[in-house]
Amino acid sequence: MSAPQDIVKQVEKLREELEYHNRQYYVLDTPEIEDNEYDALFRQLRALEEQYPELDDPNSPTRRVGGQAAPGFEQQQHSLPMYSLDNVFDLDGWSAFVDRVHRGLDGFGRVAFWVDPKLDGLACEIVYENGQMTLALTRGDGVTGEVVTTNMRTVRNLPLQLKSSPLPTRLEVRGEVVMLKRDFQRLNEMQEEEGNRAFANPRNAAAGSLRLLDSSITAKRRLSFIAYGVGDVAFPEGATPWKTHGEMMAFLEDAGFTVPFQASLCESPEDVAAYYQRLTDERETLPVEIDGVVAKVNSLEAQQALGFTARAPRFAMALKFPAVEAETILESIEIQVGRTGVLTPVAHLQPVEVGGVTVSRATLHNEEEIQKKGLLVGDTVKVRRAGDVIPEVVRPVTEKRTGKEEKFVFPTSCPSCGSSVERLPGEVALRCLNVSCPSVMRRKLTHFVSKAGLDMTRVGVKLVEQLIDKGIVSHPADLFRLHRAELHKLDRMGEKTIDNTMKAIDAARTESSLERLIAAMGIRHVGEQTAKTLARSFEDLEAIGAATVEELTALPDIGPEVAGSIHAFFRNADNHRMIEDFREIGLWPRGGKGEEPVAESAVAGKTLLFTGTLEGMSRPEASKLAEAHGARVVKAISSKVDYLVAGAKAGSKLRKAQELGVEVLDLEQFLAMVQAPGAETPAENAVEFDTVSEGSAEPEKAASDAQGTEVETRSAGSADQYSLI
Ligand SMILES: NC(=O)c1ccc[n+]([C@@H]2O[C@H](COP(=O)([O-])OP(=O)(O)OC[C@H]3O[C@@H](n4cnc5c(N)ncnc54)[C@H](O)[C@@H]3O)[C@@H](O)[C@H]2O)c1
Ligand SMILES: [Zn+2]
Repeated sequence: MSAPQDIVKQVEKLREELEYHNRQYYVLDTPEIEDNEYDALFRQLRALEEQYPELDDPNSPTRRVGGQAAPGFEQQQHSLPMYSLDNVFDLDGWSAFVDRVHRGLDGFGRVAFWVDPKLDGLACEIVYENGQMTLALTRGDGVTGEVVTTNMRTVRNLPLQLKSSPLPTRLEVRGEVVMLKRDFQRLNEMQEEEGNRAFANPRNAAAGSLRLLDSSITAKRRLSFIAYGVGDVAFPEGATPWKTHGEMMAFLEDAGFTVPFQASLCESPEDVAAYYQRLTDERETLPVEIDGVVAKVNSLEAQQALGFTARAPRFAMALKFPAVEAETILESIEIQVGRTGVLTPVAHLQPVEVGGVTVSRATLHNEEEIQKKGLLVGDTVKVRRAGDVIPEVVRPVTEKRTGKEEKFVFPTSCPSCGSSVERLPGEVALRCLNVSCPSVMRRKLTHFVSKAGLDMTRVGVKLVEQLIDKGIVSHPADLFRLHRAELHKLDRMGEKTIDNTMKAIDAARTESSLERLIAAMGIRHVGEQTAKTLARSFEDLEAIGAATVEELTALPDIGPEVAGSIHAFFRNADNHRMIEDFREIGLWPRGGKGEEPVAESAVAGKTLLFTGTLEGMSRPEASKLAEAHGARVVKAISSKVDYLVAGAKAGSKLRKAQELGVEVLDLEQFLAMVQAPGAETPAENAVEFDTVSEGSAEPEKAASDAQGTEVETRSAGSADQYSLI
């Protein structure tokens, strides 16, 4: 008997829909529906396929691993396929899985499970040959992935070289590339400021950032790699292979990988259920977004006995969390004008509690987003904080419309100054391009004095706002020309406060570093790290302004896009005037050689020369890596060279170096130096995870500050702490 026609149609439609969303999600990194909506469609299709086996199709989305390669990347096959995971949404589903496992493992005795959080990022495989990282591939469609080796090398917690014993001759480490919640928040704020599309969630931000063609931008995005398994492995002779998943994870941890925090060995299915409940409560407090927990049969022999379906292992199951959502009313939409003139719509919501936090505002990113979601002012809306620090308006509840809702008309002129707004080519945002727009100036100035800028805490954002409102100050340089009499005009300014303010302003003028001044100017794409690089490489602002795009691109951590933005900034007449003002008032810090190089690794501040054929890495790649860690790379040998890194078939340079007494390193030694422990991570960026092995210590509840920018979990009892950047 064949399936009824309407069922055939429904199955076709579901497959088409799922294919469409797969492409949006995996290839374009811009999903249009929520994961739980996608999961519901997926389950619907699977149920129909089970009911009507005659409709089975090996190409059905239920039978395949999701993704496809994005254009622009070289592709390569995995030596062993990378699978997805089957998932359940409640403990009944979990029990059904446990029964299947027991049936499949008849005679194996008691089954223990290795359980860890389900990290929401994208799967990646890193290949090591004799301990050297040689290749990184995304999961792709499970068979073929995108080659992302250069970009993965910029991920700071990924070991480029392994020092494990035994050292496998080949090792494929599998794990998740993730972005910490707070890095995601920062990135989206920047995307908005720059008129670009905001990412829907940390997973999409991680996927979009890893698959960029300019690796210097990937480097800025602060991705992390968390290892959860191994693909192919070849042990040296005499080594004993692992017997359990837990042993394998211990090996990865010893070899220098960050492994899932709070992994635990559960002796029974009930222990897994308790672990799932516990993480359901704690997920909001974790620094990375997780969307469930993953339980794997611990014995590797049992894993092998159970095997795989076309899409997923039979020995593992993802227990997904329910979505944390709430309903409220979208009362109004306000337009904010940012530092770069970008107009951002902000939703004002009737206050509602979502996952323990009261939410009353949420960014709607841009006009396109409002249209895409079909939001009307007055709508009942679903609001979510799916682990994100930032609340999000998910969609309108159209069933609850009364007819009184109104379409939001995006302004065609700036709400602050009335100038007409424009959309620059290639951007989604509308901008006010008026350089003296009060809103823009206000945001520029507050950024200038803030922590991200000159850090003039003694002056303070509040005071600056008053000065702007009273028309006393409108450009950064005006601050340094203030008179006492002008400060008298402000509220609550006694002689003593005025003294202190004047002193603080003068201190900022004479003591600010070039690095801070560059960061304060708010150049597109220039954050703290690039400001540091520029300050280290140039003598002063004038020298940076004189640099060509080529000279800028040659610097570590600066790619073509960033270089173009710096170059354009210094050629803008208003910016030029601002810089001349800085010189005139004596805010003219010096950079270049005079500045302390930041010790990031053992090669920071050293001069290096590469020669010969380096195994698994091209010479330009090695140079970029050295520069990214603060070294200077030269092309000719002289006694000024600190280290010569010599590969195979090194010739005259090696001889000359030996004559001159220059220290010679092989690639392995060089990589070890690059990764030498030291000040890799600026303390403020460190997030510590604790690993609770064997389900021992209970982690303390995380503390998060009012803005939710800093989220830390810490546990007093655990010895092993990871610094994840
Ligand atoms: N919103 C959309 O339009 C849309 C479209 C497609 C897919 N999706 C979402 O993606 C899911 C399917 O994606 P998927 O196939 O990538 O699978 P998945 O994310 O459901 O699970 C498999 C993946 O989990 C990862 N993982 C994370 N932590 C792990 C751990 N500790 N151990 C082992 N693996 C771990 C691995 O990368 C593995 O590939 C859907 O269920 C849906 O939620 C959403
Ligand atoms: Zn304006």
